Amino acid sequence: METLLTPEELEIALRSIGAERYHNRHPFHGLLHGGKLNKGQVQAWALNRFYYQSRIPMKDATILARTEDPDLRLIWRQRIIDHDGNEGEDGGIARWLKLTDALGLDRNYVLSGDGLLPATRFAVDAYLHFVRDRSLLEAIASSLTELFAPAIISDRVAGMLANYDFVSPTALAYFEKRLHQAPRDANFALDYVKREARRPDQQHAVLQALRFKCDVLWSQLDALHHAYVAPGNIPPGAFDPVRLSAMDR
Ligand SMILES: O=C(O)c1cc(C(=O)O)c2c(n1)C(=O)C(=O)c1cc(C(=O)O)[nH]c1-2
Repeated sequence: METLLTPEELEIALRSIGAERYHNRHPFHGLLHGGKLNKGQVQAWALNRFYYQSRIPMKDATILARTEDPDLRLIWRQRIIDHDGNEGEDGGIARWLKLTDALGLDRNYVLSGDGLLPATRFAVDAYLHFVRDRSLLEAIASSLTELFAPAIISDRVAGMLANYDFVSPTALAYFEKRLHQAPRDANFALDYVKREARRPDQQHAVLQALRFKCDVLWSQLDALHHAYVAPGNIPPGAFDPVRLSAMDR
C-alpha cells in the first residue's frame, strides 16, 4: 500500500525528480551553454527544438478541450496566447523563428519539419498523446518540468551570449519572456496538483507524469547528441549542416 503524502511532501518529491532528471543535466546542454558547439550544431538544436515549441499550444489546447472547469480554462488559455501571440502581437513561436532566422536557417525549411530527427518527432508526439490520453491531472502534472526551466534558461542565455559570436540578445528574446511566463505557469500547475492529487494512486501518477516529461525532454537531447556531436550518425533526410553549406557554394 502506498502512503498518502502531504501536499508539501508531494512538492518535495516532484522537486527531487527535477533535481535528478531534468534536461539541464544532459551533456548536450553542457556543450551548448559552454560554447563547445559549432554553428551547424546550434542550428540543429534550434531547428529540432522548434518542433517542440510548435506543439506546445496544441498540447495546451488539448488540456483546454478536456476540462469542464471554466476557471481552469480561463487561466490555461493564457499559455496558448503566450505561444501563438495575439492580434498585432508576436508570441513565442514567432520569437523562436527569429532565433532560427538569426542562425541563418530558412524559415520554410524550419516550418516544414523536413529536417527533424526522427526521435524529436517521436518524443514530442508522445507528449501530445500523453496529454490527450491520460487523466487531466496527469496532463497538468506533465507540464511541471517548467518549475525547473528558469534556471536552465538563465544559464543558456548567459552561456550562449558569452560563447557564440553568431548569437545576439535579440536572437534570444524568446527566453527573456519565458523567465516570467514559466514560473507563473509552473506555480499554478504545482498548486493544482498539490490540491487535486488526494489519493496515493493519484500522487503516484503525478510523479510518474513528471518523470515521463523529463524523458520527453531528455530523449530529444540524446537524439541531437547522437546525430550531431558524434560524427557519422545523421539519419537520412535529417538536417545536415555540412551538406547544406556545400549546396550554398
Ligand atoms: O528552455 C527550456 O529548457 C524549456 C523547458 C521547458 C520544459 O521544461 O518543459 C519548456 C520550455 N523551455 C518552454 O520554452 C516552454 O514554452 C514550455 C512549455 C512547456 C510545457 O510543458 O507546457 N514546457 C516548456
